[in-house]
Order: sequence, then C-alpha cells, then structure tokens
Amino acid sequence: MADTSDFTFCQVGLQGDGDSLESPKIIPSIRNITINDNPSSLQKNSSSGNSTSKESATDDSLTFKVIDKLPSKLKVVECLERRDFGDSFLDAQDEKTVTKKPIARQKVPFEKGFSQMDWLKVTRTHSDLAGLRGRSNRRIISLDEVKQHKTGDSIWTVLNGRIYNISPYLKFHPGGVDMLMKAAGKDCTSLFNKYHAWVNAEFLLEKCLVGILDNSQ
Ligand code: HEM
Repeated sequence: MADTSDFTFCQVGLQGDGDSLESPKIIPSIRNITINDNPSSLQKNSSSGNSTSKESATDDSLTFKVIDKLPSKLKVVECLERRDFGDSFLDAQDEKTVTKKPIARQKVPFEKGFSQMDWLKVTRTHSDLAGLRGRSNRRIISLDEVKQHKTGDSIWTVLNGRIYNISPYLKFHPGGVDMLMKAAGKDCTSLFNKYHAWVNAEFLLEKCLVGILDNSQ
C-alpha cells in the first residue's frame, strides 16, 4: 500500500440519505474526475457478493478503495494515494469531513535518571533545592532582583506571582533545557500557560520556592 503518512483522509458520503454515488452533494470535488472504464487503463478488484463487497480501482491519477458499499449507495471511500490531483483535490479540503493531522508535540526524550519520577525523588531527598541557605522562602522579592539570577545554580523565574529557582529542574523539564531557559530571570507565566496550563508547577517546584514577587511596582 502507498505511504499515506502525509495524506489527509477524506470521508465522503452518508449511509441512507438517498443520494447516489453520482450526486454532486456527496462528492462535489470528485465530480470532475473521470475514471476510465477501459480494462487496459483501469484495474479493478472485486470480491463478489452481497452488500459488503470490497473494491479497489486505479486510474492514471488516483487509487481508491471502496471499504464498504451498499447497492447504489456509497458509504465510505478511503483515498489511498494521490498522484496528480490538481485543483480538484484542493476543493476537497474545503469539506468539513476532512480530518487534519494533530500538531506534533515537542516533548524531549528524558535522559536516564531525569524522568518526572526521578525529579520527585530529588525533591524528597535534597534539603535546599531553592538555594536559600537558611533564608525564608516567604521573602518579598522585586522583579529587578529576579533579573539578576539567570545563570549557574541560581536561575530564577516568576510563575503566578511566586519566584522559583528552576536551576535544579532544568534537566528534568520534559520540554527540554532550552525551552525552560526562556523563563530565566523573568516572569514566565504566559509562556508556561501557552505550552501547558494544565501542569501543576506549584507542586513540582514546591521545594524550589525562593520567594513572592513584589507586585507593588
Ligand atoms: C517554569 C516551570 C515549568 C514547569 C514546572 C514545566 C513542566 C513541564 C512538564 C511537567 C511538562 C510535561 C507536560 C506533559 O507531559 O503534559 C512540560 C512540557 C513542556 N514544557 Fe514545560 N514547564 C515549565 C516551564 C516551561 C516554559 C517557560 C516553557 C516554554 C518556554 C515550557 C515548554 C514546554 C514544552 C514545549 C513542553 C513539551 C510540550 C508537550 O509535551 O507538548 N515549559 N513542562
């Protein structure tokens, strides 16, 4: 079978709506395609039988398979291969029945020892992930001070009004170090929500809390 990985499936036609295969209402964009019935240019495989017979056919521009067919009514056509469809295929993309490919996620495979489970272990065993050296993590801190912590083992970010040292979490971040470094020394709340508003950072970074953002400025 042809590689369909970059192909958008189109499903056309409905069962029992009274429209025939030729109806422009069902397949408006395919009406311009003629399939030459000549046996030399069209190969057609059909297992004879009743209402669930399966067929496939090929002409110069299109290979398709009728997955399921009722007499004189087409239920589902699965397009298998597109060779030279031209504009008529683009028209088909206007149809509401076209399924779009999901957007690829950008998760980075974690290094051994750097899964989220490993991170949870670290948070339980390490005594000073925030790097506070005995200071309170309830201290009110200005954005100017946050901006000074962008490197080494003291990389701060603001998330929902709280300031965290994200340095120990960097290698555990499923989105990768580079992505998390975009948060260094600034308020990352909108970036964070753009990528994963569902992530419970308050829990994950609990032990990395450095202080509370001074929002009086
Ligand atoms: C500051 C605290 C942050 C924490 C605790 C955090 C945590 C996480 C977690 C737990 C995941 C996995 C999500 C999942 O599997 O559904 C993740 C994925 C990701 N994060 Fe973050 N993140 C943070 C900040 C950021 C920022 C600032 C960015 C962007 C600049 C970012 C970009 C991403 C991306 C691109 C992914 C992969 C998304 C995906 O799976 O589709 N993260 N992060």
